[in-house]
Amino acid sequence: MSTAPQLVVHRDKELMAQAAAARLITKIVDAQASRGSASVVLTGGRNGNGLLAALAAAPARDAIDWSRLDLWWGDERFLPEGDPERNVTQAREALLDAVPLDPERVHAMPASDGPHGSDVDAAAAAYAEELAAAADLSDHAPVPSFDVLMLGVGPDTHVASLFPELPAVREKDRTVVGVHGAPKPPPTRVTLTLPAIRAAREVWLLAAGEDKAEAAEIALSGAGEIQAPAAGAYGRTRTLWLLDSAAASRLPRALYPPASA
Ligand SMILES: O=C(O)[C@H](O)[C@@H](O)[C@H](O)[C@H](O)COP(=O)(O)O
Repeated sequence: MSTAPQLVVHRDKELMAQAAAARLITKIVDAQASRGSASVVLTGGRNGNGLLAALAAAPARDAIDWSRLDLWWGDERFLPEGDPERNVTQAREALLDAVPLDPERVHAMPASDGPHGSDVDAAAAAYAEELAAAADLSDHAPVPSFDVLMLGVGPDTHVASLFPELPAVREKDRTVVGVHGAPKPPPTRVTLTLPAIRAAREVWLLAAGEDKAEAAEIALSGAGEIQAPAAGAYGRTRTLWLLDSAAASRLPRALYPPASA
């Protein structure tokens, strides 16, 4: 059952990142208060890393008990460990190296020089097994019920490494797949699939900047998930689009309340 997208539009990308970071702090603190721990899926890209940097600078940052937070990734560039282009490398620089996480609870996707070598499909299968091992019977797929799964939205409406018309967005069974020939470099990636994304309690889509206006318009105007993967990204209890005014500039005004001041 898809949850209709809710939209929140902020004045600019800086405010969107700060507001989204504040929203994430509250969500994590509430999850930890009610279930003892929280589970969040991070995204790469400028908007995703901008949110992490805003979180690192947030005064309320350490209301989070970092030792009881599980971090996963929605996708990863299949590059050697430590490559500056890897999403986990950029997340560490933006936030992770500054907070006392439990290293056992930081679940990076495999690197191309890891135990699976250059076999991205084996790397994807291994991550699927790690997710399944962390799931429990109450979950809705062989993945944990993530409290928040964040996705940056690409200018072509891709999310994670699910690109329009490519095989990965069509996957109905596996939770993690390898991607070959991605149009956004690097071409080889590991990604969660739509079934895995849809197991999350909440899915937050991040879209800031003029270059996302067309993607937001397409994805929110009824396009199909194969042509517009962002249209297929929704959570079990909530689907939230976090935009700035520039990215929302082509949306019907009735779709969202007045942008925040
Ligand atoms: O590995 C990646 O590149 C990201 O996970 C990707 O899905 C990203 O979130 C979008 O491409 C948006 O990126 P920007 O926010 O930089 O536009």
